[in-house]
Amino acid sequence: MPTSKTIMLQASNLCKTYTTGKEQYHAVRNVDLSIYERDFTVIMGDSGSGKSTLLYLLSGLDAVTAGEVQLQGQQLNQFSAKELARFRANQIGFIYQNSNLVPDLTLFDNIALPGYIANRDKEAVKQRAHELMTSLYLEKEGSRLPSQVSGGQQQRAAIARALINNPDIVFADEPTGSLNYEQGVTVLDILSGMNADGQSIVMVTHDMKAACRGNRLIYIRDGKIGGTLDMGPYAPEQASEREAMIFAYVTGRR
Ligand SMILES: Nc1ncnc2c1ncn2[C@@H]1O[C@H](COP(=O)(O)OP(=O)(O)OP(=O)(O)O)[C@@H](O)[C@H]1O
Repeated sequence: MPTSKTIMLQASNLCKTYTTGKEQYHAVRNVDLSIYERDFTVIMGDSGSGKSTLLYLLSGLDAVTAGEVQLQGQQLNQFSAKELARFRANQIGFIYQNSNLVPDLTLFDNIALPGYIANRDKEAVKQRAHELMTSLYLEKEGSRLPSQVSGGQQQRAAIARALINNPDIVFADEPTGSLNYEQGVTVLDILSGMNADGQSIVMVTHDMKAACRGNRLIYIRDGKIGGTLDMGPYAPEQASEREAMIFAYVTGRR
């Protein structure tokens, strides 16, 4: 592991057990991992291997059964619910597969909402929302409802919402999973651009083309780390070689 990288997030002995009636399912099992600043980390693994569960634990969206997550030196499971909500609002952005926008708020208000929730200065939030809408090609869509724009525009609004408070880290759960090819490429280009500007990103994906954008891959198998692969920076002209490398790595780990 390169020593020059700074650890941003550290998970230790992370476990998540789901209980349904008398049945228990160990979805995440004793995971230790580090996420580094400015990395674009990709999490891959077969369906049901525990990728989304792991992402929810790392981002504080779901509570661990055992173990701990430290983000920027702060232990998430020592926070009260209120403290965790505040910490998440300020430090963490999350992009869902299906955008998860509030249906009866305009795109502009959806994007600005986490800024208001974090009690930031209203004028500063509005200005940041306008800047993000411009950089994500949404400047004409601000007054529309989510139902009045395309899936790609909804997802770009969800990215803007995730960025409104300048989070330290952005988590994305299959952010291109419900988009067509073109919309997916636009979203990946945006994520690559954010990362090139220094944004730390952790993304779960099934898609080899999406995985190519990362510089580090974590492979999950049966709720455990099945391997990690340092891929180096993404270069569009080497995308097909990288895709082949990821495919070979993932299939070899199954
Ligand atoms: N709320 C829940 N209650 C019970 N079991 C759950 C719950 N959420 C997830 N699971 C189970 O935990 C395992 C891991 O689920 P998870 O969604 O994390 O997998 P995944 O790798 O993200 O899958 P996919 O790629 O299909 O989205 C699966 O077997 C799933 O059925």
